Amino acid sequence: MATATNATKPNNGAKCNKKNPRDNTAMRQQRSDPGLLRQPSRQLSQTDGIIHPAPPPEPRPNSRSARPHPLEIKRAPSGDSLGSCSIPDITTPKDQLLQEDASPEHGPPVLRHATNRPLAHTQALAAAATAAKGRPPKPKVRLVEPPMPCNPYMVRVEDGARYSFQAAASCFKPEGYSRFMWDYHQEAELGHGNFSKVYRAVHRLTGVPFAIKTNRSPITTLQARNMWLNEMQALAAVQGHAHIVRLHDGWFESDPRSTGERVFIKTELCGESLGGLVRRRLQLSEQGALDLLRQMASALKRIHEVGMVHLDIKPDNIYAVLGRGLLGAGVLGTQHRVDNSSPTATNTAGIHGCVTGSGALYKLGDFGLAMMQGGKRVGASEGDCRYLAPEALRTRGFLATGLAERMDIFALGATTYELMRGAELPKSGPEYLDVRAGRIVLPGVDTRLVALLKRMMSADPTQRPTADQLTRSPLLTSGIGGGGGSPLRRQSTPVTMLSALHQPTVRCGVSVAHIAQRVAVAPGLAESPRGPPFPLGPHLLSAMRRSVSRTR
Ligand SMILES: Nc1ncnc2c1ncn2[C@@H]1O[C@H](COP(=O)(O)OP(=O)(O)OP(=O)(O)O)[C@@H](O)[C@H]1O
Repeated sequence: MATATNATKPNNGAKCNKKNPRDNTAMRQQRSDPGLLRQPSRQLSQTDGIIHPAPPPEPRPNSRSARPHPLEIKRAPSGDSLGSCSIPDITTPKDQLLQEDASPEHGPPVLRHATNRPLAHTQALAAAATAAKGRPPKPKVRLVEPPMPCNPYMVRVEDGARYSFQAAASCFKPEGYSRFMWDYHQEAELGHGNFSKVYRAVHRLTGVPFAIKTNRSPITTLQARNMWLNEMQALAAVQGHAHIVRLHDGWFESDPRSTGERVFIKTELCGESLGGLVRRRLQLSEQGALDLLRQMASALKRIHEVGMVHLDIKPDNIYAVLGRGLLGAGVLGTQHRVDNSSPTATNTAGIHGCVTGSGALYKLGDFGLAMMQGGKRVGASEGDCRYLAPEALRTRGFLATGLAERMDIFALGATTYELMRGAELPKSGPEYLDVRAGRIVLPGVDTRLVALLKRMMSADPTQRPTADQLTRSPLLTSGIGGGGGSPLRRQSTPVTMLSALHQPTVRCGVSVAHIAQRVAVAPGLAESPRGPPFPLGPHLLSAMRRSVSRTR
């Protein structure tokens, strides 16, 4: 980690802060006036508002009297370079306040350095050392290349020959301090949903990347706050599972742009969500589907065992971690094969996961809709209609039926079906009903796998297997002969044709009641008798024939 390259970069400790222009003013001043860097007390009093006695003025190098003879000029050691970066004595705002200890027992306030020594003492030591050796002592700081980008709330100060970082003045204002901004550097947006955005954020001190989810609009009501709390606590309740996203932290902080709050949920950084597969028109192979089913069934078993239901199983909420623990791996097409001889493998992130078959590792996330079985939903959202079980269309009280967990099984079946066919599931219309009646088409796919998916998507929730039964299903435990192979395959023609026929007509996020209404106005579709060899039904078949004749 330690390199000398960074030590030569000019003014590295005062990088531009895009988020907080107030702090940039001081940094710009530093850059435009090198004299300020040599007179830290002046710079500090402008930025952090803390009073420090000014050190005795140094002779300006360009003044005639102070200019040394050219032959006497020596290059300063890299450790003393003003541009060097160091791991400083980090001073939090609280520590900073402690520095001005003005309690009556302790007498008048004593100005202290960040190391908690009185400033006068530190200066006396520095002066004594200078007098003894004729040059300032070397700062006792580790010079390393910082893995973190510059913290916008920290300003670098010099005290004699020592460098340290102190909290900027903005931290002392309640609305100016953000724990997220203090600790993390926000990078690319990983994705967003209806209520949130997820960012890749790097922990400034350690350089470890995380996925941090935050709200899109300020939290102003107790109900909204409880929804977020619910998400954090639901995820916390099922931690320690190899196929559930790891939760690291969660907190609220005041939103400087409003009177509301912001929430942050810090989780492990995974690869791309499986939703991206469908959008890129890639299909999951049989092996990939079996891996997905095996791992998600295991995750659901854990969730259901603690008495919870997820209620938002869909490709967008399943993240792929390919190969052995690739933090932030995002390239589905360039996957490394994992040793199939070992049923479990440890990735570099220390996660013990079942890595079999194609070697892909999947993780379930987004517990925003999770709830206790039989409980009441905190928010009003219904989830994604494409993966919604038919009983949810029939009655609003479906969550209290005691079979709520079978909705997760239906959603997992629908998710796998969508990923295998490589085209988005419809949000309404005849095919929407077909899927809910267990009529699914996967040409060329092993009939046992299709049968399992049909059972999982059975219209009668009691006919669907439980998560526990799924994990013990012979197909998942022993697989389809051969094993191994890529989790992906190229899209085949029939699926492309079907997807072209059934373009979604209703935007996602539409309420269940609305879908139920749409279903009701399509007379006879649900009841029309269908059977082999036309599993899609006569109306779809004629539409397909029309489409084919148009293309000829
Ligand atoms: N831990 C993670 N690692 C990598 N990417 C993630 C992670 N968590 C979320 N994402 C990305 O962010 C996107 C949105 O996240 P998430 O589904 O949690 O948000 P949401 O607001 O709850 O979405 P929705 O409203 O659709 O339910 C995901 O589809 C995924 O692409």
